[in-house]
Amino acid sequence: MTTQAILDAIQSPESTPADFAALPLPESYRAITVHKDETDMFAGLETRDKDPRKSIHLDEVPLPELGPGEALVAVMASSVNYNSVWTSIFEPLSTFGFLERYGRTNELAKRHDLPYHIIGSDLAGVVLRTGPGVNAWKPGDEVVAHCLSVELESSDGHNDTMLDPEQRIWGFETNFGGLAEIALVKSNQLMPKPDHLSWEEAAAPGLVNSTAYRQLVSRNGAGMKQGDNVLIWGASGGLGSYATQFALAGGANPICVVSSPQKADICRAMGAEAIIDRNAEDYKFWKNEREQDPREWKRFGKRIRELTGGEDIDIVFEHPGRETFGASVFVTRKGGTITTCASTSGYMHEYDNRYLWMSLKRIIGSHFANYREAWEANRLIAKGKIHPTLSKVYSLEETGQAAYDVHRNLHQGKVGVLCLAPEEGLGVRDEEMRAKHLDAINRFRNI
Ligand SMILES: C/C=C/C(=O)SCCNC(=O)CCNC(=O)[C@H](O)C(C)(C)COP(=O)(O)OP(=O)(O)OC[C@H]1O[C@@H](n2cnc3c(N)ncnc32)[C@H](O)[C@@H]1OP(=O)(O)O
Ligand SMILES: NC(=O)C1=CN([C@@H]2O[C@H](COP(=O)(O)OP(=O)(O)OC[C@H]3O[C@@H](n4cnc5c(N)ncnc54)[C@H](OP(=O)(O)O)[C@@H]3O)[C@@H](O)[C@H]2O)C=CC1
Repeated sequence: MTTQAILDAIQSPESTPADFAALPLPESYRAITVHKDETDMFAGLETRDKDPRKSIHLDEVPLPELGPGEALVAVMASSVNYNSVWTSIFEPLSTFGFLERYGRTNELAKRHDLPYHIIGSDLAGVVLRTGPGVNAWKPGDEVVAHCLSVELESSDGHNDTMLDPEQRIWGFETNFGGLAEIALVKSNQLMPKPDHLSWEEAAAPGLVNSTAYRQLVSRNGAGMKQGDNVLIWGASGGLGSYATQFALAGGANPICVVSSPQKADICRAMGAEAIIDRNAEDYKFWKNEREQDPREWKRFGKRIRELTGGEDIDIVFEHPGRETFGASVFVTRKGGTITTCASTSGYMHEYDNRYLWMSLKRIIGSHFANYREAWEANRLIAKGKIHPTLSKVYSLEETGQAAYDVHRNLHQGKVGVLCLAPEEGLGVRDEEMRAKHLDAINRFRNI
């Protein structure tokens, strides 16, 4: 049995749930992996010189056993997230440590502790099988999956599933991720695939859209409101392209930071007006490796005031980390919020705490999204309120190159990967709705 029969069933309009349930499962499938015996391959190299094309492999792997509450999904398309870049360069640590730790927790989790890690934290596809106890989903359902894996056995996570002590990111801290022909997920990760999108478009928003939603919109994050001035770093990147849309759709005023005129144009096309090209304006927040330059924070703040008519920032949408954090704290208004979910340029941040406490500012840590936030974020995509920001699509074989592009900041918005889908553009079920939003859906394509 091969994955071709699965693809044929997905592409046939006649296929019924019973047909999918009767499909024999293949013993193995193709998946993007990193290898445990290669974790030291980049030792001694600078971060930027670690090349994902060398560590990312396309392997034939055995199908994992399906457990209670789980689903096996035929993956039509996935996307590259920065967490797969981190995995592929083995920074800040090797993800095999996560798999080993998970494997020690219980008998079923042992499946995840393997000498290879199947990566990827997004998917759009079709349910093939569900495990015992799954009633809400059945074979043949067209789905996307969010990447929150939780056990929920502790009360700590019962109000906010991100607070579960056994919280993991699927395809980063667990195995059997989405950059593959078949993926294993907990069934609670599944959500309906938006009908007006192709497989690769539907797979693109998941992780970053949910993260931006919690970080910026949710009351667990910054709780953005109408009229807020929101400073968005990397405003045309993965997270930023959704943060910009949330700010605009929510009646806020995004101040978009980008690094090229082309990226500035993308932000303008989304509807943003206040845009800062950090490259053209040449901000140097660090004088050297150890010392920041508060005059540069001030120059940046002055530029923001020019763009806002003299106002300061209510919310900073932070993720570059060490390079920008001092400036982010400085430019925030009295009582404002810096919300952070990452540290791409370094996780040891430094800022002048006087500007934080004297001006009663708050720093909020945010990570992915809880079950409900992920569902709400996907609902906004399905309703055409927020759109995918897919720029380029690669084949599964080319995933290493796709991850390289993201690592070297050569991409725009999101980069997609076709898994079982033989070509782009398949899987659209609501052409009428698609037609209404076509320009917005294609805004990032081929630039
Ligand atoms: C959705 C997409 C997201 C992204 O893209 S995010 C970006 C990618 N992700 C990352 O870069 C994060 C990668 N992860 C990490 O770097 C690490 O994952 C963490 C730094 C987050 C955590 O490291 P850890 O080793 O898991 O935790 P510890 O706290 O350094 O060590 C655990 C030991 O420390 C003890 N401990 C914890 N808290 C305390 C405390 N408050 N007082 C005393 N001890 C403490 C524990 O018990 C345990 O101990 P014992 O090793 O003996 O089991
Ligand atoms: N905790 C969580 O749940 C999540 C964390 N993340 C993390 O967030 C980070 C960003 O992810 P994502 O948006 O998908 O990545 P992208 O690379 O798609 O976008 C990030 C953008 O940030 C800007 N940027 C990068 N470095 C710097 C810098 N030194 N100074 C200023 N701007 C910079 C760039 O835009 P430009 O060059 O135009 O300025 C870049 O395009 C990653 O570290 C990722 O691991 C991502 C998702 C979820």
